[in-house]
Amino acid sequence: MPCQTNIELENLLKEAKQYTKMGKVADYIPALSKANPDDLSIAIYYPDGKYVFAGNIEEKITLQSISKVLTLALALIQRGEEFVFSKVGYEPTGDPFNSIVKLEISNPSKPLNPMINAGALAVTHMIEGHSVEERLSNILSFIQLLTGSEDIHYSKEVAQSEFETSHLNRSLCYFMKQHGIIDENVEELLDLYTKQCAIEVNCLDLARIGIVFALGGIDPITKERVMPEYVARLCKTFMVTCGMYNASGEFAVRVGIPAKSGVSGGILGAVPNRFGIGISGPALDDKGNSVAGVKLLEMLAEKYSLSMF
Ligand SMILES: NC(=O)CC[C@H](N)C(=O)O
Repeated sequence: MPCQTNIELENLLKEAKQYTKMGKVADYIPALSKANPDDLSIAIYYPDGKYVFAGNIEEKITLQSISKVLTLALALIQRGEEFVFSKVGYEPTGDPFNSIVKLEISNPSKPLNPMINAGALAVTHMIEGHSVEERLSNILSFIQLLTGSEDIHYSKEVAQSEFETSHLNRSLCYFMKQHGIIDENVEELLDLYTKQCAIEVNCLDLARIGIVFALGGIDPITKERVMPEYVARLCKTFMVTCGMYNASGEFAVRVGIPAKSGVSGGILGAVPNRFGIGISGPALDDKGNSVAGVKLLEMLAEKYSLSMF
């Protein structure tokens, strides 16, 4: 088992931290630009409920794109695989997460996968509930279940900041509405999506979610099943093929674990049957992944032979 003590992890973190200088915090969502680019934290959560961490475990970041894998799991539970994949595909795009180009040239005209913005918006559209509030509360309850914490909320400031500036996501929604992928009011869908992306977690929450995926949907504390095994498997597969945007191929070669990143600098990792990993490190590389977070995972992967391939 890797890293049984915080000190072991702190040494790796110290080495990886120098890479924060090579990245920049996201600023296309204005509120995210307030993050500290020098921050870096990590937690590893084991199947027996023990965990180790390094950095500031209290520091919260917003889920951003990490939420895409969680709403995918919830949509699969609520709607089933056949319905979900009638609206989104299974294939990586090789394009940036917010690209519009393949939406037009794909036939049938549906988002290529649920991890790009277009696909995630289509999945959020599927979340059940009679109002934005009820659907958001379903998403929050699911994340509370996965983290084992009631203390999961969203940042109004970050949600508002993204809602006011999401013109590209609006255009993706209108395109999909034209093609019958979604049929709801676009402003309402964006309201829900931006709140979902603004849900706040720390790196321990992420590691706790990671262990549930790593254990195929079993809660490490209660030992109860919190999602069907096939849902956990399907989500982990998308994390491998599309979880790190258009850097997923290189990440699979260098690290080789299912992982999902977000532009807030978070990374959720699941090492099958072994442990969950949560990272927060807001300085991003040019693809939008935490630059020092990826480095830290590369170091861990090499030191403890994490690759599943
Ligand atoms: N890559 C990301 O984390 C993107 C999420 C962000 N909320 C967006 O839609 O642009």
